[in-house]
Amino acid sequence: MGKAQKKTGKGRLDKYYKLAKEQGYRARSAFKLIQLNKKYAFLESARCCVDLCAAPGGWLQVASKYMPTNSVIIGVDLVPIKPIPRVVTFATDITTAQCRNLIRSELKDWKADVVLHDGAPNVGTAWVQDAYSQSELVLMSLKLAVEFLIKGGTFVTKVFRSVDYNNLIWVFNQLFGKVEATKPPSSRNVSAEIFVVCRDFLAPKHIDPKFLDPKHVFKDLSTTAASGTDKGTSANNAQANVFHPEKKRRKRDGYDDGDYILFKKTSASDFIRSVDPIAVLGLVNKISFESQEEKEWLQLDITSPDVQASCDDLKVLGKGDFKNLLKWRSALREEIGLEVKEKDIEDLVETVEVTDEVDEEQQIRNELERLNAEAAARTKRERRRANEIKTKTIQRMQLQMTAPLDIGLEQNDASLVGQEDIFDLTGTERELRNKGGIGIIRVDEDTPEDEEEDDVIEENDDDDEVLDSEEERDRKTAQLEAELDGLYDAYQEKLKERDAQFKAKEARRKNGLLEEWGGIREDDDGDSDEEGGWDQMEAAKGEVDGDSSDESDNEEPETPGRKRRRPHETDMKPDKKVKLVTKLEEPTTGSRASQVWFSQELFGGLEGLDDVEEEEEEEEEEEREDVSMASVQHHGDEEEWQDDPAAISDDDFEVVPQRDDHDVEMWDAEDENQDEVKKKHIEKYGLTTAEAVSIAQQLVNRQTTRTHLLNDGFNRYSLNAKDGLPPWFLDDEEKHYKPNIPVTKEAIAALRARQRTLDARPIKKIAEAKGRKKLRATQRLEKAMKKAEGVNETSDMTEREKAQQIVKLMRRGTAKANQKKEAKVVVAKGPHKGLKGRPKGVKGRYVMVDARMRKETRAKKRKEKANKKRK
Ligand SMILES: C[S@@+](CC[C@H](N)C(=O)[O-])C[C@H]1O[C@@H](n2cnc3c(N)ncnc32)[C@H](O)[C@@H]1O
Repeated sequence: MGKAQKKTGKGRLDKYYKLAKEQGYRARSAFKLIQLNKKYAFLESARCCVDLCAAPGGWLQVASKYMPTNSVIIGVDLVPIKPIPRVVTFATDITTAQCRNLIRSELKDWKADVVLHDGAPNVGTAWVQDAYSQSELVLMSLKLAVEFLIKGGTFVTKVFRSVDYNNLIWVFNQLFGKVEATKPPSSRNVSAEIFVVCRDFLAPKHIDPKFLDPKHVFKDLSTTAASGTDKGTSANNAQANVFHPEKKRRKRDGYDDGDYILFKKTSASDFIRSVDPIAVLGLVNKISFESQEEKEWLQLDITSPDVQASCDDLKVLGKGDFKNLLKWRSALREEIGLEVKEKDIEDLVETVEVTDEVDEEQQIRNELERLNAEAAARTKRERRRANEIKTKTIQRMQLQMTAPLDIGLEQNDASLVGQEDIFDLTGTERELRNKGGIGIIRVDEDTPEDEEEDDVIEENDDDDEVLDSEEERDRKTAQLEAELDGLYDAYQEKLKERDAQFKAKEARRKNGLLEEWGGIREDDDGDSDEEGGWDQMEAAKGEVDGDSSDESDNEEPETPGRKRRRPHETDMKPDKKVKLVTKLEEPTTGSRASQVWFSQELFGGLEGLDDVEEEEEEEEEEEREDVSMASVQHHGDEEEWQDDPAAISDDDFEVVPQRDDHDVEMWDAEDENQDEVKKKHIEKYGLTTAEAVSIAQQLVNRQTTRTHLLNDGFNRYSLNAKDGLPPWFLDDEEKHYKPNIPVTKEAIAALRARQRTLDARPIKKIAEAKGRKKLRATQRLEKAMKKAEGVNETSDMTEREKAQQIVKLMRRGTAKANQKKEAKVVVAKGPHKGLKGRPKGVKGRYVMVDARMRKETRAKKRKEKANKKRK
């Protein structure tokens, strides 16, 4: 038997391995033949059997046991087989003429009733390559079988589930009356092997040599694979390569026939002209530009250096790069006329229309249609331009360059939809435009805003064409992206169904999401220590005071600093910023997003004042005790106020503070339950992550304030609109697009310490087991003492004998319970890989383990659990 088949590689020390050892079989595979024979009973009646690939001889032993005495049994293998009674063996390659001659010379003019084949070339090392040579080996054994089998004889062979499987079965069916594929229970589920029992050999006089020629038998599959029509295997893999380029895949189905090269190259022309570009991208490593035409493509503007670099090594590309390549393909196809632009088609139609002779009515109708189309195009362009402006404004707002114009009006405000749309793909562009949203747009500083400029653009035919072709390209890209998304969904579904690990990961991910800290929410128990109690009451009081003086403020002449904070409507200049103020004064229509937005320091009004006060408090310890006094001080001290950065930023625009009384969270000293509720809340959502602990420490140490945390929570991740985004993008974002909250060493140390104390606590089960052990020891001792008393009282023994007996009994009573000898676990890798017998340097009991065994045990447990649930 080949060296690679040693039994440690797959952790085969299972039931059949042990059974084989017990019953003296040389290989566990013996049980496969036993089980096959139990089902088909071909050995009992056989007088002559040839076993191809027979080492170490397990099947030969079975044949010799189950076949009648005096039968002829021949075994052939590359490696010599230890002698077995009544069995003749040869060491030779079954694919050679020598093997054929040896069998012929042994059989003389006899024919075999059974030909067995359990061949496996190089099992375990390079499975992928094995699949093909296995099929070839099967065909070689079939060749010998048809030569030596008697009419009606049986051929048993092992085939692997590979792309060649169906072809082999087809050939068997041509030569045998009954062909059945089966998997005996002793064959591992994880193994791709299947046994095919071909009975009732037809023994045709003439067998077409093509049936036994690998080139012909496996030919069909190679062509389908090459053309990419085989969706079940290579095409799927190819798609998976494009959706998940970061994953390395094994070729479980084996390499396609004639496709032994790992590095694959295709010409740019093939890629451009291919009907399935995604499959091409997934299959090849490189897209080359060799022909004259392809070299010319390289000179085109659309073939950017990025595209060229991507074509050079497709295996290192990410999803974005693949998309770019697909876009480039579409653009190039247009360029070389493989795809006709919609506009060109329209032109063509128009020319025909002009030359055609049509009646007057028809002409008017055409004219109307043309005008309608023009008007539609114009409105489309206008809408797009308006959206561009909106996006620009939103971007500016995000950069705090300007104030929001319409935030605060409605939840489904167009600008908010627009915000989502910035990240949207063109697939939904049209739909969103209809809703008043925006598409992917170029932000151009000189975007024309008035009608006049619109007209100029309309008159510019070239520009129009660019727009149209761009639209068309976008549409095609969108189509491709939609296709990609659909396939991605299907791929994820498949993964979910198949992969238990994936399910576990998903579950972990969901749990992780719950644990993640995403800033303080409004509905959180907001009574932070820092602002609770006295501080908050004072702040609220100050605010109430402020509110009460609201009206009087309007009449009173205000200091500039105060005016900045509390401007009056009538003081506003009639510019854009005024609009903001007037809109903001409609609190009932304000969305939650806008509330969060305006909770920023920038819009603070009185709140801003409070915050400034807090900062001042930290600097000046004495002033902390009297917040209102400090505030008064600020009001009077104009210069100091202007030094404050928040105040300076207020210069940009003036804001009316928005704050409802009920927004203030008051400390209710009488509510005793509050502490309890708070405790429970902390227990539930409490300090379980390093981030949470870090923040808590910062709060306790007064390094941060609740307001700061609230403001920090309003970051680029907090209003990340997700609607309409493709699932793969969202998956990716979930992994990488999240706030990175700095954690402190102390926080990690605190968490670890807590974990250690938890770990140190005795587990109930262990405590119980220890108790049981103690109980047994006492019982043993009591028993021994009773016996000793009995010995003491007996008069048949001398004192010396008694003493000896008592010592013996007591020793037994105090002895520890039989301890199980622990087995040393030896991992079957490195120097232990493929080792037979005791590994070097290991004494005592040992167990050989390997990754596969662990996987199998886990899979078995999983299955059992699933079955139980089903019941
Ligand atoms: C799974 S083992 C056979 C086990 C056997 N049925 C038993 O029960 O002991 C497969 C055997 O096929 C043999 N083999 C592989 N290629 C061969 C070839 N071309 N000619 C002869 N034997 C070959 C290997 O040497 C290996 O011993």
